[in-house]
Amino acid sequence: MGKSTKDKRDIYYRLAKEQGLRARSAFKLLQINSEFNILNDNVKRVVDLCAAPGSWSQVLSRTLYKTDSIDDQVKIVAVDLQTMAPLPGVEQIKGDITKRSTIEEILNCFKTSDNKITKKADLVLCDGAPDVTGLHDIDEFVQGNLVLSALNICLHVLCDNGNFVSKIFRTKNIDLLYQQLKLFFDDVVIAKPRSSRNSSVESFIVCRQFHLPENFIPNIDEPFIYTYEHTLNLQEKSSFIIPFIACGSLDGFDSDKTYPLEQDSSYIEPIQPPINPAYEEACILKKNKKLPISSS
Ligand SMILES: C[S@@+](CC[C@H](N)C(=O)[O-])C[C@H]1O[C@@H](n2cnc3c(N)ncnc32)[C@H](O)[C@@H]1O
Repeated sequence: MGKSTKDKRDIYYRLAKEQGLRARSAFKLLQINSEFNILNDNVKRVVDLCAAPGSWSQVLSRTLYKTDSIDDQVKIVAVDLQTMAPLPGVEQIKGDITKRSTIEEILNCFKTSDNKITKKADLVLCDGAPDVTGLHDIDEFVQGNLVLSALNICLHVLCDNGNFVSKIFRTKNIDLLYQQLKLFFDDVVIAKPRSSRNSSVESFIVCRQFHLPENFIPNIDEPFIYTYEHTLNLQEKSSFIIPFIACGSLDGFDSDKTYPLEQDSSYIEPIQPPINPAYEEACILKKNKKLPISSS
């Protein structure tokens, strides 16, 4: 496979490199923003969960810092299991968002010297995806857990009326998640950006106007223990239909299509190759013809 094959096959991959973005995912956030204006001028403090290699953080940094100088009002906290190359104005945490220790580290970024969170985040993003195994039930389960962990983080760090956007896999058991989200957000919509392939179960849930229900005290260790009242509330809200919105200009590029390379186009190296990816050892073994071949 030639170096430019992926550029031809995946227009958003090529555009990302042309625009100095670390991943094609950046366009998903940009297209969601063009529909929902989630990165409006009032948004100053954002948590970007599952952020590596960092294209969403790049979009945040380019949008929130209005000038080249660092603005004290702006806070961007990026979290991922994997090491992420530094980005100006972005605080980074390397950790697993499903672990208490990582959640505490995130909260610490928002605490003042007297250990209180006085200014919470305006927006929490989560583009979390597990290393897909191909066993759909397991992949869906793990991805669903990432969304629930992100919601748990929202319960502690998101300000009243704040917004939350998360990748979801839209599969048969997704209704329960919608009901849980409806407990905390007035407005919940599913968005499918044009840069997300039609063939993929991936969509994004855009949750706006966050409120902690009355008498609900969030608990890091047991985030979804509801009182009887909350359970009733959940059942009442189960009749809601969650709207589905395709976003990004319909005249824009179709992520399922192959576009020819322009004649004079030259190959651009990826902006930020992965740092110590889990598959690195396998690549070295394969290069040296030492990778065991499965008999199945
Ligand atoms: C699709 S990528 C995110 C791309 C990113 N939004 C960007 O624009 O560059 C999914 C990320 O989820 C991260 N991830 C998966 N499980 C995680 C977990 N339990 N905690 C933190 N990050 C996780 C992966 O390491 C991977 O970097």
